[in-house]
Amino acid sequence: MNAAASVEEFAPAKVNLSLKVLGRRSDGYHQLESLVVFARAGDRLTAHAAADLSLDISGAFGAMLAGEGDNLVLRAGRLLASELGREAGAHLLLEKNLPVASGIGGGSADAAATLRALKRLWDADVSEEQLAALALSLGADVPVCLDARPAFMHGRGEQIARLEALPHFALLLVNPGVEVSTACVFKTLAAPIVAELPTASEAPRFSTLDALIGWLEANGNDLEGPAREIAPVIGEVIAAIGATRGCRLARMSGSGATCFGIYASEDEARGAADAIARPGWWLAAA
Ligand SMILES: C[C@@](CO)(OP(=O)(O)O)[C@H](O)COP(=O)(O)OP(=O)(O)OC[C@H]1O[C@@H](n2ccc(N)nc2=O)[C@H](O)[C@@H]1O
Ligand SMILES: Nc1ncnc2c1ncn2[C@@H]1O[C@H](COP(=O)(O)OP(=O)(O)O)[C@@H](O)[C@H]1O
Repeated sequence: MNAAASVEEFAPAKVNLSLKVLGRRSDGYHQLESLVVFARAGDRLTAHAAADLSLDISGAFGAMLAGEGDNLVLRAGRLLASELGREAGAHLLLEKNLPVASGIGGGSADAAATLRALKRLWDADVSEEQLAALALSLGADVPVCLDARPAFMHGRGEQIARLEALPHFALLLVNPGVEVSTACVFKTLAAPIVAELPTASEAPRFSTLDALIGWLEANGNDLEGPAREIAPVIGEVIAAIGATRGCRLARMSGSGATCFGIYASEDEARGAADAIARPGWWLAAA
């Protein structure tokens, strides 16, 4: 295969439908277990062949990253180039459509999309295992974003079991315009250090939406409490989503503050978005 002159990758929002914190590890990270899906809403990353590495950012949330010298996209580019022992030559364009520091892994999705895009642009001989290790060194959420398919995630984020089939459902994502730091939420949780951490449980299977909702009702998001202490508006968002017609479940994703509603159809998710839209809130029915 020949190297391309330019490639494009979609960086979909990651949604933690459930998130169990199994304990704090001695390295400071937490052992997690999470049912992860990807929405049709996302950022877009384009990579053009160039001699040097550069990045331009556009999109509704682009300005929020303008002062960020160490964008995850550039870090991913430099890391892959160093792994390959080559110059990091590419002009990258990031269309930043997802809110920043919002529990839907926008930065992680961008980093993963950059690794995928540059692998193609440079026609790089890099194995899935190498890419996964590079991804993990960029962030706990980056490995699951590499494939961007439904998964049962375990450990720091590196143990990924694919969910082959999920019942059809629609998601409404709502962010109240408040940035929440992932590190602060974990600190507020104050989970005890666990010497013997549990190994991964078997990935669940669901043949109907009712079965999925039933499982989710028994498996919540352990970070919701601490995130609500930091940003009480999260409670308001969950209540607003939960009150919409057809909503089967309303919950926070990741470390927040983005929350989601699950609906049987996209029409219902779009109707819910119209019903709760308000200034300063970002909504995406996907
Ligand atoms: C919480 C999750 C759930 O999917 O999502 P987000 O809320 O970020 O979207 C992720 O684990 C976030 O992944 P990511 O955002 O890549 O985390 P990193 O950059 O590696 O780490 C940020 C900080 O979060 C904490 N952290 C993260 C992952 C983990 N398993 N244990 C942790 O304790 C650590 O304090 C770390 O310093
Ligand atoms: N391309 C990027 N998109 C979003 N955030 C980025 C990016 N590059 C670096 N960051 C930094 O990473 C932090 C976490 O961002 P993000 O991945 O959006 O959080 P979360 O996973 O909680 O949604 C942000 O506060 C920002 O400073």
